[in-house]
Amino acid sequence: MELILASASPRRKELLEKIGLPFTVQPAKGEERITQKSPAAVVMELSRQKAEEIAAAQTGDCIIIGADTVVAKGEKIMGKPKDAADAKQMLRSIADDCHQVYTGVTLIRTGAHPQSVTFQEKTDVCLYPISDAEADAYIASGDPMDKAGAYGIQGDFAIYVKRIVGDYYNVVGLPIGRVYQELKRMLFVKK
Ligand SMILES: Cc1cn([C@H]2C[C@H](O)[C@@H](COP(=O)(O)OP(=O)(O)OP(=O)(O)O)O2)c(=O)[nH]c1=O
Repeated sequence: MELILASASPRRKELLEKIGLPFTVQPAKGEERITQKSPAAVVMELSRQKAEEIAAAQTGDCIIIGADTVVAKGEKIMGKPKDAADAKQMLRSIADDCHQVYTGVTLIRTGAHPQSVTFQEKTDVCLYPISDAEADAYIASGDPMDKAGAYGIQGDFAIYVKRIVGDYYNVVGLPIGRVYQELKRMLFVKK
């Protein structure tokens, strides 16, 4: 049984390593096609697209893991910032308030016992105020550019975090506890 992480995210790789099973990394390259409206449905849809792209190329018995993370504030869904101005806008909209981080995950088993599961986890994150100068300095560090919502809770942005409710690892990009539970179910319950 081969385990494959369909992600280019170094954070997801690091988190999956915590399970202690060997796995390979095959990032999905396809266009993200969003048809859903709610952030929970969007991250599940995108995680499924990533896992399906890699699953389609497998012949044997594998489990493929795809994931997607967005930041949501009210109706607004934030992915990775397009540029520094976009990052500034995102930081301005989430500072001094609470928002949600959603990660969707899809596990697909290929081969003789095909099955799949898709789920999502939500984490509430509340932030302290962030001044213009603080936002500019953080953006200049480059840290926000490859992260949903233009911040990484695991990096220097930590100084702005007031409170979180939910799985911390879900914010970093992979709710690894839930992934482990679902993976065990898939490995030991044959359908
Ligand atoms: C909010 C937040 C996001 N992130 C990251 C997790 C994800 O890697 C990224 C959101 O982008 P995604 O599109 O979910 O993932 P990705 O492009 O990095 O990787 P792939 O599609 O190949 O799986 O933001 C953090 O690292 N810390 C945080 O606090």
